[in-house]
Amino acid sequence: MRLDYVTIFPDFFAPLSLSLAGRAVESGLLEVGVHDLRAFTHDRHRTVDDTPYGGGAGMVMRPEPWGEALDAVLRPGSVLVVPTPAGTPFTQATARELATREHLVFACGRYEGIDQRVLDHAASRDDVEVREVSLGDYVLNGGEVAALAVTEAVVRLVPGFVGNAASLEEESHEAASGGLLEHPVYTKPATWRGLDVPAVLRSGDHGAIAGWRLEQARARTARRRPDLLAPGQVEEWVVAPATP
Ligand SMILES: CN1CCN(Cc2ccc(Cn3ccc4ccc(-c5n[nH]c(N)c5C#N)cc43)cc2)CC1
Repeated sequence: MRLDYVTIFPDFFAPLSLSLAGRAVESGLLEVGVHDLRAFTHDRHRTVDDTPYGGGAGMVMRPEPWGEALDAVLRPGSVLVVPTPAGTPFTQATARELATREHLVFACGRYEGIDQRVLDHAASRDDVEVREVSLGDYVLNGGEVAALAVTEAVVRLVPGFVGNAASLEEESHEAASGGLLEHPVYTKPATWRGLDVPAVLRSGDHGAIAGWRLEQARARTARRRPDLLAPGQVEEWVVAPATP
C-alpha cells in the first residue's frame, strides 16, 4: 500500500516515520509520500487561499495548486480521501474498505476547506474514487489530524502490519465483538494502590472469565453507547455490575 499526503503542513506527517507505520515503511509493506501544496503554487507569496465566492467568514483553498498537486500524485486506482466536517462518518467498516486499496491520497484542507471543484474534478475521473470523510461531530482546524487518525485505523488492518492479527478480531466496533465495546482489561500486580484485579480473572475458570467479560462489555456498551444496541438490550444490560 502507498499513502500520499497533500498538505500545507508537511511536518505534520513526520511522526509517520516513528510509529507503527515507520516499521511498515522499513519492511516495504508501506510507502509514504508527503507533498507540500505550496510547491504547486507559482506566485511570489505561494498563495494557497482566497476569499469565498458568495461572501462569508474565512478563506477557501484555491483550486489551481490542488489541481496541479493531485495531477502529480493521483494515479489509476487511487482513492482520494478528503477529511472534512461535511464528510460521511469514518467508521471501522470504512477503515476495512480502505485497507483493501493499493493507493490512498489524503487531501488535507485548511481554512474553510478546499474549492469544491477540486473534489468534483477528481470524482469526474473514472479511474479514481473520492471519499469525503468526517472523524466526528466536532471541529478541527484542518484535515491533517484526521488524515493521521484514518491512516492508523487503516494501516493496522493491512495484512502483515500488526504482529498478532488475532488481537484485531476482538476489538470494539469489530463484528467479532458482537458490536459491543471492549471489556475492561487488567495486568499484574494483582493489587495496586489498594485496588484488586477482579477475582474471576485470576480463577483460571475460562468459562466464568468469558461470561464476566461479556457481561462487562454489555454493561459498558449499554452505559456509553446505547446507540449500538437494540432498545430492549439497553434496559437489560445497563443494570449489570460494571466497573466505573
Ligand atoms: C461558519 N462556519 C461554517 C462551517 N465551517 C465548518 C468548518 C470548515 C472547515 C474547518 C477547518 N477545516 C479545514 C479543513 C478541514 C478538514 C477536516 C476538518 C474536520 N473538523 N472536524 C472533523 N471531524 C473534521 C474531519 N475529518 C476541519 C477542517 C472547520 C469547520 C465553520 C464555519
